[in-house]
Amino acid sequence: MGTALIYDDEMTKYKLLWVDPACKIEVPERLTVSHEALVRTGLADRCVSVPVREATDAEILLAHSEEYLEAVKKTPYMSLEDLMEFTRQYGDVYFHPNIYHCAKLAAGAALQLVDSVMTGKVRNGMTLVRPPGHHSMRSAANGFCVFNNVAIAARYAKQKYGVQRVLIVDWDIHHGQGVQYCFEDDPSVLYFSWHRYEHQKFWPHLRNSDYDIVGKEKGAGFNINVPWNKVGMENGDYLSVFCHVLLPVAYEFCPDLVLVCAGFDSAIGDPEGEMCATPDVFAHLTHLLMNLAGGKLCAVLEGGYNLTSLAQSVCQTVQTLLGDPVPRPASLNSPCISALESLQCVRSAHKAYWSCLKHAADLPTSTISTKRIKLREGEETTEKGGEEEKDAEEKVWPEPPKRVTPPVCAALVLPDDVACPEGCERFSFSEDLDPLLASKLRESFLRDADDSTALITISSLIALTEKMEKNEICSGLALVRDVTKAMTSIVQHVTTVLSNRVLVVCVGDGNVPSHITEDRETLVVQMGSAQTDEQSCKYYIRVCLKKGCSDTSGFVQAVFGLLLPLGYEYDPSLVVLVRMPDSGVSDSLWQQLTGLLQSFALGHTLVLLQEEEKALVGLTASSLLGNPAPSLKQLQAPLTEDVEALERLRHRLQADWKLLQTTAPQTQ
Ligand SMILES: NCCCNCCCCCC(O)(O)C(F)(F)F
Ligand SMILES: [Zn+2]
Repeated sequence: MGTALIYDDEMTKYKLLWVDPACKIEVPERLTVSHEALVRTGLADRCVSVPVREATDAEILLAHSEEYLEAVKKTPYMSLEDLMEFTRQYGDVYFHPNIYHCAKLAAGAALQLVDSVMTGKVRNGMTLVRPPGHHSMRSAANGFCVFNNVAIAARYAKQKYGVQRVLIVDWDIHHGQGVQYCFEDDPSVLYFSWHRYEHQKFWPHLRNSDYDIVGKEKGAGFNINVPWNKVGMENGDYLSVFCHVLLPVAYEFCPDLVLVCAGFDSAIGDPEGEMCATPDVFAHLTHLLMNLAGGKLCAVLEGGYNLTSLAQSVCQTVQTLLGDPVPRPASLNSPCISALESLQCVRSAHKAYWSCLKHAADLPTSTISTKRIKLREGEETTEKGGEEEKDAEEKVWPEPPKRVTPPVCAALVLPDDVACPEGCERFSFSEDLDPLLASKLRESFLRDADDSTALITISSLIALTEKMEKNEICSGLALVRDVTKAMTSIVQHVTTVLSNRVLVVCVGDGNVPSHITEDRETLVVQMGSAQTDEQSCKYYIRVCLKKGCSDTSGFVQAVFGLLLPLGYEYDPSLVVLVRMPDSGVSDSLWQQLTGLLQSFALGHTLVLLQEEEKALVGLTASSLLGNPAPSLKQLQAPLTEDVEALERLRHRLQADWKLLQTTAPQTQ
């Protein structure tokens, strides 16, 4: 199934008709540069084009009052003076004779997108709209917004399609208070927003935007506010919040539909956000949400005022929705102190509502980042925004890397009697094997030298890793007699011959040869049940779950709280995913993991299965082809001892792995 793109240039036909410094950044060019970039890069042609339509009165009334709608209906006939007068009653917004028409199209476009996804016409999609929506409230326009496009879409999805649970992710740099107010007492809609806040000093200056505003009555816990109290936040800050707050909660919530308030003023160069996250980070934010709700994801444009970073960020988002491999995370910095404070505060505020956060640390005793820390002489502030910042508009950043899709998406090394699933390619390296390599393989990995099938398999795997290295193949899968032996030979080859970093993820117990964890070029994370005296060390990390990998909620905790942050920080060039014998992991969790690990290494994931488990080839291949994994059921609480063990492990490792941090350094 494809990706919908909904756009109509009618929505460019309104603009600011008078002087108002607060509104002059919201210009029609925001839409034209975004759409033109999608056309120029060829991404628009790869999408399913869906027409816009006007939202009906009834649909607008899903989130707005009649008196407000009636008032806005009058604006097309107003004189300039009347429009200015009408505008004065609201904040940081402007009206125009054509804006009512465009606002109906913006809301209607979001509904068209919901229809396309919910009817299965497409898997996911994006709509480029203006006016934006997330600030508009039941009876008020605000912050360039007239109708709350995403709030209307959420209500519409519940009413028309019986959607039980909707997740709204608002990555715009402003707090979508309109969405928060609409659903704050509604446990069926989980609203997550991060936003520039600076302790209420930033627009819209609302006390209700802080981390302790968690929702009301039955909706308590279903409103998550992550305030950024400093500017200059980077990719590492954003990804940490996704891994340690949004994703664990989102998986526990288990939505039937994901709506994104896709604002790109959170990207570098934006005059409003003044953040430093690069456009390619939106490829990761999108990818990390694509295995929720069976892949049903609707992205609706909100803000974004630097026309260069806006266009690049829109392209990164759409390209990921199309299933292209995501770029490697450029060297991530550890989250800054202020971000860690926000992280700790949010996790603490929500520990009462989400079992995945039950063991989160308490509120920080004092918030360091607001106090002027007595710096030792000459120590420059580690905090962002300390040194003289250039204006946002003068910021420069590298073009996002070209994201080439290899000619072969998934190559499979299978015994002849095992069918190769649709969309994959059988791979067997049978050309005459380099005699030197063959003898080396024989002596080091194959006991009985004449074991020719094993030799062919191992040499095929080696050849496979080389084609991945050259980006001729994206991902691979092999049925092997002994996954440990195969893993060892691959790691040996890739780290020595190709001298690249390999992330090995072992699902299930079984001994991992220690020598592959001594070379520093390999990071091994093993998830199992065995209690070992062997301590985890920096490059060999064992996660022990009491009930083993059959415990889905414990496993998910470990994936988001440990495995993903490690993977982002380690930034491997290859991921080897090994399913140890009798791992006990469920099929849907296995597929979720296969999907999530494609966040790394340009999607170069090599999966090793025991040949007895050939029944898993089809569903594993489906995930390697980019199909969304089936959604897990709503997760029950992970075992206390598992969570505590994971916390201890994280505490021990965070000195080496900064992205594992979830709390600000203690003040003495
Ligand atoms: N320096 C000028 C002050 C501007 N203050 C109003 C900012 C409104 C932001 C709107 C948005 O970006 O959140 C939306 F997504 F709705 F478009
Ligand atoms: Zn914004």
